[in-house]
Amino acid sequence: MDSKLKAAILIVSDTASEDPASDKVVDALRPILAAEGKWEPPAFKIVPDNVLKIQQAVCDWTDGPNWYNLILLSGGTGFAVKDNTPEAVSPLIHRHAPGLIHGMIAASLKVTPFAMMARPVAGVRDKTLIITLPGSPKGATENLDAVVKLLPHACVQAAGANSRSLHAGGVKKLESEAGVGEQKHQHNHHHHHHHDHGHGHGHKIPKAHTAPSDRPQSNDPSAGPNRRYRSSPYPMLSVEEALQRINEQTPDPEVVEVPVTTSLIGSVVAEDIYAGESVPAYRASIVDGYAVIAPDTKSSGQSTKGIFPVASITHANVGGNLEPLQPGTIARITTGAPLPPNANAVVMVEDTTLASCTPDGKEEATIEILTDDIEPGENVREPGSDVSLGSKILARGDLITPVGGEIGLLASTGTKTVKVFRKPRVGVLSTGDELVEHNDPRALTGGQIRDSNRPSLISCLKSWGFETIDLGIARDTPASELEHALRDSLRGVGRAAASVDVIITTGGVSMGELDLLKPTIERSLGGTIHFGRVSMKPGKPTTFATIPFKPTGDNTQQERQSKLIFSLPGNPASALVTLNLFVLPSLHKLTGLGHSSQALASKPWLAPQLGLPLVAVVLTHNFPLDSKRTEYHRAVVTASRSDGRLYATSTGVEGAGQRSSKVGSLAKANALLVLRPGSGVAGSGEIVEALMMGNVHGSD
Ligand SMILES: Nc1nc2c(c(=O)[nH]1)N[C@H]1C(S)=C(S)[C@@H](COP(=O)(O)OP(=O)(O)OC[C@H]3O[C@@H](n4cnc5c(N)ncnc54)[C@H](O)[C@@H]3O)O[C@H]1N2
Ligand code: MOO
Ligand SMILES: [Mg+2]
Repeated sequence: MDSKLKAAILIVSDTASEDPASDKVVDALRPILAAEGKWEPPAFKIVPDNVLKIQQAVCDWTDGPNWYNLILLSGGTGFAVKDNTPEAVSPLIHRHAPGLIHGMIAASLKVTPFAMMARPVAGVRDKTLIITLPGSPKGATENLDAVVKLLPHACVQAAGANSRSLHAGGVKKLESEAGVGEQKHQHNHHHHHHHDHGHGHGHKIPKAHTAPSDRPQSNDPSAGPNRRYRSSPYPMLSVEEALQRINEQTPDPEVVEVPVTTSLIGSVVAEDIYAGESVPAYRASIVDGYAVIAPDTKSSGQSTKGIFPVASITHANVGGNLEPLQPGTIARITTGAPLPPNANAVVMVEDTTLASCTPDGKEEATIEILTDDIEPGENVREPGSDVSLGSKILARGDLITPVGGEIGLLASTGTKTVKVFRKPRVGVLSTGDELVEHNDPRALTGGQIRDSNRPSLISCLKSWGFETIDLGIARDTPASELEHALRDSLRGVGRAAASVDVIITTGGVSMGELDLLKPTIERSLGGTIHFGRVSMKPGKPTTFATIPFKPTGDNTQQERQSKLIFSLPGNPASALVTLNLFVLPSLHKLTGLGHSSQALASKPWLAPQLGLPLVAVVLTHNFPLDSKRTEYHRAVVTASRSDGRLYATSTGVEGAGQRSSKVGSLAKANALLVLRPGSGVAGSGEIVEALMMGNVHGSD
């Protein structure tokens, strides 16, 4: 082996985290690794007995660009209440290695029956082998001794062939590394979790009779009931703050060069496009009639009236060189056909009469022109007069609309390929044990629900012109199904037909014990939750995160990417409303829209090109207001023929009305009224803002 392997030691101990000098394990383990001659001097770190801190430290060593081949944790593996290391590490492991555990316990059993009381965990996360060791220097040494010979081989295997892994160069010391690159991640992590009792963020967390480090809360099912959150740890953002975070995390669009076809519809032009051909390419007639040599009537005083022989007939599809028109003759011509040389104007057939026929009677011989005011250039399109060669036909930022004007310009100028922004591909995943395919022929039993979110979200995304990937349903149990479904969709394997740029999930984002999206994103996938609650109705638990993603395949050098994940609430109306409100602006930005918005340069997330168009509407009746949250009230907006105004009527205020479980509240809606929180009602005749989801209806 040319270069050495990288190992890191994580000491899990409340005591050592307060007094690093009290740790004896690092010094005990170092010589064991050194004796093998295959390891770089190990990095090390000390954390308290705190699940999230343990996980954070491990992920910093596994998920970042400077990942380690081996992580040895010491401490927190016993039966004491605060011993949580196995619970912290288990969910991070992708592939377990029980053999190593047997090996370690067997070795320790030869020394003490208390070895049975150890709860070690071993396995591989990504390319890193992780092993937990006992907290005592003696126990840790015995355990490491038992397996140390196997570790280099195991680590090389775990890292995969052709891996860059084994190079020592460029790897900084851990202490300096922690602040670099991952800083933002760490900050957000702390900010949203409040597990870090050293940082007072002022959010309300439940009062407990235990020290904060003893209650690392989590809805991770393995954490058990006394760890469950009883109030959301995620700060409640305003809709605008949420939109801002989405905008910040949504990357700039990528440029691709594609052939000119109708699949360009909905794409945004990435580079100014210039005409490669002029339109028309030749001098063309605008009407059906006769090409003439019109005298300059104003200067010459000559009339164009008179009888003229018909010298030739020119149709739109003539090929080859046309005979020049001789003075005193005219040429029959059709709309769009090229004028013969010398001709400078066309007289409409309606301004002529037939004077004589050819002897065989089959064609016109002479024609009388009835009008005397034909100007040179009349009814003629000069070459390039519609589009001149080299002129700009479309600009960066222009949307290729389905109306066809832009496609027409590209087609008429013979443009073969264009640079546009790549449209994102969107995966849609439903989550929940209760879900049944909507077309499952069996009758529902127990608490089963038909999956309506997936078809309704996919249909909405398709109507916006995005390519969608149906990711199916992920069950809540086992929890790993969700993690696997998300990993598959990033990689484009398994249930995902192709890798997706944006993942949309529904369900599992609120406070229930099977609401697993947030813990799965943060703990299993190393993602960062940018928000987990929004002050809105419906859609309060809407969650937005980014997940780091290493493209697989031969090219392991490829840059790490980060994918967007929108975890929408499971309630059907909430899911559709938040798709419209939050996902669309992000997809628009990825598509390349909103970049040229001048007006809102300081607040790019409010650019009018991003998301649904916002208009003002008049209420036709009273709308009850929510006292705290902004309501996105589903309504029908109609354009009045008499006063030119838009009027809004609710899809239902009585009974289940706007309840977030009621997908029917969107059934006829073409708008979401933005009802700011308040007391009482927004009254009939008041003007409010509305986000238009569909076309405005006409009225009687
Ligand atoms: N204690 C609290 N409970 C709830 C809160 C809260 O703040 N504290 N928030 C409520 C709000 S608001 C919403 S919205 C929902 C969000 O629920 P989840 O995102 O966790 O979704 P689930 O629990 O998985 O399901 C909720 C509901 O939706 C149905 N569902 C789920 N997926 C689908 C689908 N694909 N098609 C049709 N219907 C679906 C599911 O069966 C449930 O009935 O939480 C409130 N609770
Ligand atoms: O905020 Mo939830 O989406 O109303 O039911
Ligand atoms: Mg729930």
